[in-house]
Amino acid sequence: MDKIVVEGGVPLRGSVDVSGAKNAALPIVAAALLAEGDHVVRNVPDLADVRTLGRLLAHMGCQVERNAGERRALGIRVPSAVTPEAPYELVKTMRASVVVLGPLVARWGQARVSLPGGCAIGARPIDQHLKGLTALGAEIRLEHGYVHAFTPRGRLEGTVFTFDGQTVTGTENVMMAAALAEGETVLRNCAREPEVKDLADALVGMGALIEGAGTDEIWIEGVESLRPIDHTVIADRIEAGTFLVAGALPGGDVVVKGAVPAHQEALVEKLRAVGAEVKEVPGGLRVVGDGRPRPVDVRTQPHPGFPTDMQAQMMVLLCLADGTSRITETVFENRFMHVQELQRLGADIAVDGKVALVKGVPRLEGAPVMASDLRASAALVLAGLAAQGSTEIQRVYHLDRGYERIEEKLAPLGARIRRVKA
Ligand SMILES: CC(=O)N[C@H]1[C@@H](OP(=O)(O)OP(=O)(O)OC[C@H]2O[C@@H](n3ccc(=O)[nH]c3=O)[C@H](O)[C@@H]2O)O[C@H](CO)[C@@H](O)[C@@H]1O
Ligand SMILES: C=C(OP(=O)(O)O)C(=O)O
Repeated sequence: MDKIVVEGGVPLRGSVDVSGAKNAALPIVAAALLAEGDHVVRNVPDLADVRTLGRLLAHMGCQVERNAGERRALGIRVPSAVTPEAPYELVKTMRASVVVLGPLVARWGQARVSLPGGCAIGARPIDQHLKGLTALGAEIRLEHGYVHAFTPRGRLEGTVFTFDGQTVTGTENVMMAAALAEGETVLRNCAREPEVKDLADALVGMGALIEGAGTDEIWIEGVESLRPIDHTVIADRIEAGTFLVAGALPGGDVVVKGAVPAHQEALVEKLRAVGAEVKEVPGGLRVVGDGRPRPVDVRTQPHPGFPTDMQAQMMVLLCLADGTSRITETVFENRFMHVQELQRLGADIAVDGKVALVKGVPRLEGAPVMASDLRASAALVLAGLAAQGSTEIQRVYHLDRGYERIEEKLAPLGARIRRVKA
């Protein structure tokens, strides 16, 4: 297994490009299953998760081609009949595979999709996906670890459905299914993440009639058929946010090219509160780290609140603060796996349920550490950059799920970082 080795203590300076958003690319690529023909999704990041979804579509009978016509374009040819099945072997490595469920049942009338199961950050149920699809008229059975869904009437039917809690992929699954249902659907208490909006934009490009995506109420008038996608994925706000935190470390000065200010408001507010200077510059955001960060309290929330996917990275900054910060994780029940590893670098953090009390220390020291999940891995890279001495991060396959060649992006900023191939 590859490892990443960081020799820390060098402030980062320069500019870095943001890739396409993993969490937008995945549902948009899955949306190809809604229409037969040749699709092209542009600005797709080259990530392990995208490759997994490509394998899943290939398993169903689609042809998937990377760099189709241009760099970072994914070509998907959906044939006139697919095998509407997502096997456990593929779904277990990527929970987001569940986004094929809505398109499969809506377009092909049936689906057999492995239950995704939990992961390091929490239980991650899909009850809301299933409830929403049931409200659209799908019949759903759970058998032998698989969701079996089908449309007894041949087509789903529009409905009014309120999610019990906001779910990003749940909103995406039900919205995709409703796009091909008969009649009007109103979805309430929807997730408002920019990735939901980007998916809706891609669907509208396919001929879907959707309004309100990006707010908590989405209106969909179902259409009989959709045409293939031609869509460019938005920039990854979590990758961008990770680089913004890197620039906010003491002595940093980084331009994050492609960062969308409107997607970063909650993070930027906290970065300013710790004392970093954040400015809009043409095409992105520039962050200048001051001396030692000031402590701040952070509470994760669905968008537009502070993203849970940035909690681990923000914690690294607060580990170095001049005082004590309180981080409350409200979205996932077990998203403090990085704490134990940050403690190995000398961080002073106490966890009590949903709350981590982070007592800032003047410096971190390099150590061997182990990545437990995607954003925990990114946090360990940031901590390694800030620490004095060498940090060796194991299990970087977690990192490769969501960051495109992170070491190659950080090295030009002055980071002494390298990948050691297994
Ligand atoms: C591929 C993708 O886009 N992943 C993102 C997506 O994950 P994902 O879509 O899986 O996360 P959700 O928004 O669904 O989860 C939010 C909360 O709702 C709960 N829940 C969710 C669905 C359900 O049917 N029942 C239920 O109880 C979850 O356990 C969690 O506590 O949003 C998360 C929250 O911003 C991010 O951390 C992930 O990076
Ligand atoms: C938790 C994440 O991804 P996923 O939902 O694919 O596990 C993430 O992107 O931080």
